[in-house]
Amino acid sequence: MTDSAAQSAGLKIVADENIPALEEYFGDLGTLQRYHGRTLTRDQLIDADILLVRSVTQVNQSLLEGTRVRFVGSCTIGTDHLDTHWLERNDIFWSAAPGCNANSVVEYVFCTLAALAVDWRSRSFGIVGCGNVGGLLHKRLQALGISCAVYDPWLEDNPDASGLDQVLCQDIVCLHAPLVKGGSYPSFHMIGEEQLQRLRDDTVLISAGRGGVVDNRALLVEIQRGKRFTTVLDVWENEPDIDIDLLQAVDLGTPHIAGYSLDGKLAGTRMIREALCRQLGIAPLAVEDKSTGSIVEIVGDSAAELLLQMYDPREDDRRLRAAAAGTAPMQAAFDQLRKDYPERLEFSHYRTFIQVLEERQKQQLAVLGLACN
Ligand SMILES: NC(=O)c1ccc[n+]([C@@H]2O[C@H](COP(=O)([O-])OP(=O)(O)OC[C@H]3O[C@@H](n4cnc5c(N)ncnc54)[C@H](O)[C@@H]3O)[C@@H](O)[C@H]2O)c1
Ligand SMILES: O=C(O)[C@H](O)[C@H](O)COP(=O)(O)O
Repeated sequence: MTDSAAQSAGLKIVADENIPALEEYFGDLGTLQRYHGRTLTRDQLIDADILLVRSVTQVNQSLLEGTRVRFVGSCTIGTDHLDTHWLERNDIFWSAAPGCNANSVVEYVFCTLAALAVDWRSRSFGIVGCGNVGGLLHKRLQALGISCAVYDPWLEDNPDASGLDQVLCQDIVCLHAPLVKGGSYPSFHMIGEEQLQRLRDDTVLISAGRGGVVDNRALLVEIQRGKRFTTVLDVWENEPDIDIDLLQAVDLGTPHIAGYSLDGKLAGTRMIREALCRQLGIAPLAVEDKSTGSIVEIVGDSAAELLLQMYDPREDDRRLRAAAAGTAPMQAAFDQLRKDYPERLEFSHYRTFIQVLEERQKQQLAVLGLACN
């Protein structure tokens, strides 16, 4: 333990058991107590100094009032589970991990298109929400010369900025907006009956922001009415108790794991460690991520085959459907899949020596992060 960390030791840190590498990143700062993210109660926090969460814990007055928690860190991009106004009014410092798993979500998008056998290189994209995730997707598409329209009401100076209706006319529509319920541009149910009816039958709709951005009931109704657009849902309303009829109706359904690369999860933990160190006024600890350095060699005859070797979302879809058909309640099964999620490395850990790919395909894969020799 460093001298400065030693001064801070003695803190009681209460942390979601699903945060990876807790011991490595926080063990030197005090006592670690793990909890189940969805069932944490105020009583478990009474004498805690630090609360570390993921997206499934609602952090608000009823959880924290009367406790001595002074720092809340969420190892996630999304912050809709934090009542940030209440935290700030009560001088509780909070931090999240912007962008930590953005690359993982972008890779999820390309792999789902490979799994659906969509030739995305000749199709146009529409992106709703162009922050760390949507912006990275947009950057990759631009680098590949793929036409893209973007809807983000807060974004200035983007040459591809369009209205939502224009974005919904594109061939592949990717939803990466956060869940916002108030203000000038709420995103809750922004994709409802009217918007779904605008999608053409050959549209691919990929939702990987937050479940509530799409009106799930309206989506099911549209599909049941015979709308034939292709639907990929990673995020759902009422997680973990998702609508099983909707799962059966979509083309690919995954249990909110688009951002679940090992790299993305560890980056979230590391960013919160850094934020806590800044708050405590101590130097950040250099911890080597478990994922760093591992390189996997793969071979395949096509870009799609290579993408699916790195990550095949059909496996997640199959596991989710099997869980829904099983005897355990959906809530428990959904959370268990996320807890037991297999290790997934990002494309930067892979290298291919394949010779048969055309130079153009190699360049495309390189833009996505796969090293081609
Ligand atoms: N499925 C997953 O595993 C996963 C992983 C990471 C993030 N997410 C979700 O994706 C969301 C976006 O992530 P990010 O890193 O890009 O966040 P970000 O905060 O960097 O960007 C969000 C963007 O959405 C825009 N936006 C806000 N309201 C909007 C609206 N009504 N319509 C359109 N755009 C709007 C903002 O202006 C911003 O540019 C997160 O808030 C999180 O909820 C999901
Ligand atoms: O907001 C995020 O970073 C992602 O949605 C994240 O992958 C959610 O994972 P969870 O916190 O639910 O484990």
